[in-house]
Amino acid sequence: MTFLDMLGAAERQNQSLLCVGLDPDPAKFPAGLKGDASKIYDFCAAIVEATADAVIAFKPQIAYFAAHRAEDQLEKLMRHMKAVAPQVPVILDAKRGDIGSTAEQYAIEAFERYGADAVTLSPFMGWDSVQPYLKYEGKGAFLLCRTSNPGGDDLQNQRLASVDGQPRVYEHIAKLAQGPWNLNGQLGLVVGATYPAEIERVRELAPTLPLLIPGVGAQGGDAVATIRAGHRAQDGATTGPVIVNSSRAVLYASGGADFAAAARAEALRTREVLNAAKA
Ligand SMILES: O=c1ccn([C@@H]2O[C@H](COP(=O)(O)O)[C@@H](O)[C@H]2O)c(=O)[nH]1
Repeated sequence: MTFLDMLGAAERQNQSLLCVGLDPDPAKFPAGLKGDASKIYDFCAAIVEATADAVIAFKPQIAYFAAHRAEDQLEKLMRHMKAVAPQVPVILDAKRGDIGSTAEQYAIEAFERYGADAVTLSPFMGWDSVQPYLKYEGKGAFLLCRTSNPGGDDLQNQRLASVDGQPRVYEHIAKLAQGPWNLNGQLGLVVGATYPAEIERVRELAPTLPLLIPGVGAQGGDAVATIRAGHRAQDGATTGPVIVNSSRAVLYASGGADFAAAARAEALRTREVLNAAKA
């Protein structure tokens, strides 16, 4: 089953466009786990179990594990997600981007070491930095296109004078991903929920690609505007899915012993908002 097949199946089974982001920060853990980096796996496993039937995907962010020397806990968590939620694809948020020979090692890390179904990549270094990931048949790769942070403007919103029609950088990335770069048919784009007008533009340029959209919840992105801009009624293979990520708002919905139940309640609430906004 390809990453896109998995996404479609999870969306149908869980009736969800919500991706729960796994950004474990021990300083924010509930009492009993607080400050203890050895509990990263336990915390994330509880969130996964509480939300597995409510999501289209999970997105662990690798920095939150590496910063605490917790890569072994991430490996264990990846195995756990496959055991308790085999229907839910896992997107490893690593934002890798390097020359081809190094990218090959990062691809091994994402797909062989961690067993991710998809990975996030920076396209800044160009085609040869993306190509190694596409050799993995059926695996997904999301290119940063129009990111949710204010600094995304600095490069992504600049115009490319050298290309006909002077598109902005993010528009050029969207065209490349929809067209010549999409060799394995599993490319997608990252577009921030904090910029709905740009989501709409990217959807126009990349009608069939999956869009990974972070920025609702803690970053204040508008969930309804996000869906209106990026979601199109299903039209066979011609319409790309949207995957709306929320991390901190779900993970830290409660600082108490009820943290997993509170995370589930927040995930269900967000799922409803997203579903209600569909055309
Ligand atoms: O443009 C981007 C790309 C990636 N992210 C990542 O998504 C989550 C967002 O977390 P919240 O707590 O829901 O704000 C985080 O892992 C980022 O690294 C993004 O925010 N924007």
